[in-house]
Amino acid sequence: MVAAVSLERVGKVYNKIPVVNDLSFEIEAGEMFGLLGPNGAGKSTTIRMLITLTQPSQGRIEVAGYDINRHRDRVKQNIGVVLQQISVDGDLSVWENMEFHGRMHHIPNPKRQKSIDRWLEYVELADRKESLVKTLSGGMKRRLQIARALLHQPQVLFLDEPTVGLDPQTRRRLWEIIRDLNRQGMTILLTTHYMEEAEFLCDRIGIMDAGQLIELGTMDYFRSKYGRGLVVKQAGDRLEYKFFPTLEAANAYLETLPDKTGTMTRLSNLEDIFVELTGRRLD
Ligand SMILES: Nc1ncnc2c1ncn2[C@@H]1O[C@H](COP(=O)(O)OP(=O)(O)OP(=O)(O)O)[C@@H](O)[C@H]1O
Repeated sequence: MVAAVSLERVGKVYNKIPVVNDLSFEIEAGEMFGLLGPNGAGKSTTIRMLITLTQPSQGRIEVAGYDINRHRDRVKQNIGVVLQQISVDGDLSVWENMEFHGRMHHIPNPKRQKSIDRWLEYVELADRKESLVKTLSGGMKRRLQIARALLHQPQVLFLDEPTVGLDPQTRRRLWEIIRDLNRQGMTILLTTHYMEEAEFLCDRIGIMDAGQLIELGTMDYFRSKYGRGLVVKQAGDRLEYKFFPTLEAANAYLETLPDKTGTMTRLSNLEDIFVELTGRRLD
């Protein structure tokens, strides 16, 4: 089976500085894949290469079965994109934004109107069709971006930090939409700073740091590699972490400690593993 997205030894150099380095991974059709990493890790640059906004300096990229250099238009027809900066036009109505995008993609009427209605309904914006986009909340604008990205029936959806700047409730609502889309079969690549977002949504997670992929796998794989159980100890103003294969093993270790003050056990999460891996937290 052809991978939905495939990168082979991809690099990007800006002003002689490598910002993405020897990056190789594949995303299967139907998969929800997350790219996680601190500011400047190279996540956005990677997405920009995948969606043909910038050319790789080295390596080979295929999206939806097409080489991004040789079949740029085919790639663009087959992808939906939601970028970090809100790219909808505030002075146009919700419908006008959708209509404009539909025309750009040469979707004929009446199919275009049907598709606009379907996706506005899906993201619960049908009743705001006539509203100017500048009157929408941040979460609504993001939902409009998603509806627009889906209008031309893409095979792969790219979401660059889809929930950045949104309140927790709005974020949860978007998570439901993203998860539902994936359950309907959409292949999704998203980037995020939020550990719980990657953990909640993604089948597999690639952790990037300083332009490189430093770990790749499922949460289960990470937990079995680094440990499911954790002992956390307050040491002055710092927390010390010790991994164990299971929570039971962590509990058993805690029992052996003569002084248990400020010490607790719990299941490990992605943030613990990230810190273990990189020696620092995401901010
Ligand atoms: N057009 C550009 N010209 C020069 N340098 C760039 C350009 N775009 C990105 N960079 C640099 O490349 C590096 C990676 O940036 P990138 O935006 O891909 O990281 P990121 O992981 O997406 O970070 P963030 O989470 O902050 O968006 C950074 O050091 C950035 O300054």
